[in-house]
Amino acid sequence: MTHHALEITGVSKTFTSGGSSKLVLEDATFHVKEGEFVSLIGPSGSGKSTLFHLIGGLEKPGSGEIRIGGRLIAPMERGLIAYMPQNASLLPWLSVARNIEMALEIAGIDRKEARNMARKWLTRIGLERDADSYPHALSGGMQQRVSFLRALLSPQPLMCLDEPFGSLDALTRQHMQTWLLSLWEEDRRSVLFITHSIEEALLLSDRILVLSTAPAKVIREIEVPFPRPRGEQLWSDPVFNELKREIYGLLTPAVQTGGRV
Ligand SMILES: Nc1ncnc2c1ncn2[C@@H]1O[C@H](COP(=O)(O)OP(=O)(O)OP(=O)(O)O)[C@@H](O)[C@H]1O
Repeated sequence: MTHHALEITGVSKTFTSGGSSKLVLEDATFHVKEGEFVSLIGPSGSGKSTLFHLIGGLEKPGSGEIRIGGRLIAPMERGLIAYMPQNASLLPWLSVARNIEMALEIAGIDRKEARNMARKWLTRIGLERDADSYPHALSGGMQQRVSFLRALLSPQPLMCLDEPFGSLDALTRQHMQTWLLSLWEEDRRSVLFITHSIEEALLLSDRILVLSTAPAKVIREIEVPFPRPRGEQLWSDPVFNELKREIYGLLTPAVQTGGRV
C-alpha cells in the first residue's frame, strides 16, 4: 500500500500563557502526496509555523494525528523531516563545507565521500570558492542556498521549508525560486512549503492550501495546472494571473473573517 508523505488529521493546538489561551489550529486536515510540492499560504499569525513545529516534534498537538510516510508519529518525535526554518540555520562554528558534510554524515555517508559530495554540490550551486568560509561571511542569499542544500541532502523523504526566501530582496528571491525549482524538478522530493508570496506558491507548487486566520483552517485547495519544467514564462500566462487574483481575493480581510471586520 502506498502512503502519503504527510497526513494531518484533525490537528488542534491551543497556547496558554498568563491565564489566557489562544486556539491557533482547529481541526487542521490535509495531506502531501509522495513527490508532491504543496504550499501553505495564509495571513500572518494563522499558525503556519506552529504546524511545522508540530510536524517536527518541537511542540505537542492538543489533539489529532500526524502521519509521516504512513506512520503515526508520537508527540514531540523528532528527526523525521528535513526542515529549513525562516532564517538560515547554519552552524556558525563550522565552515560552509562542514555544514554540508554534516548533513551527509547524518544521512550515513562516510566522511571521505561526504567531503567529495559537499565540494561537488557547492560547485553546482556556485559557492565552491566559499567552501572554507564561515557562514557569517556569506550574504543572506548565499546562506539560504547552503541552508536549502542541507535540507535537500538530508535523508528524510519529506522537506518542510518555512518561508525560506522571506528575508531576501526581490531580485535574489526570484533567482532563488528558479534555482530551487530546477533542483527540485530533478528528484521531486515531497515538500511542504510556507510562503506569503502568491507568485512564489504558483511558480513552485503542485497544490496550494489557502489558510484562514487563526484558528487556521484550509479554506481553499488549488491544483496548480502548469506543466513542468516551469520558468519565468509563467508570469505572463493568463491563467497564472487569474489564479493570482483568486488567491489574493481569498486572503483579503473581509473574506477571511466571513464579512466580519
Ligand atoms: N510558544 C508559543 N506560545 C504562545 N503563543 C504562541 C507560541 N507560538 C506561537 N504562538 C502564537 O500562535 C499564533 C500563530 O503563530 P505562528 O508563528 O504559527 O503563525 P504564522 O502563520 O507562522 O505567522 P507568520 O506568517 O507571521 O510567520 C500567533 O498568535 C503566535 O503568537
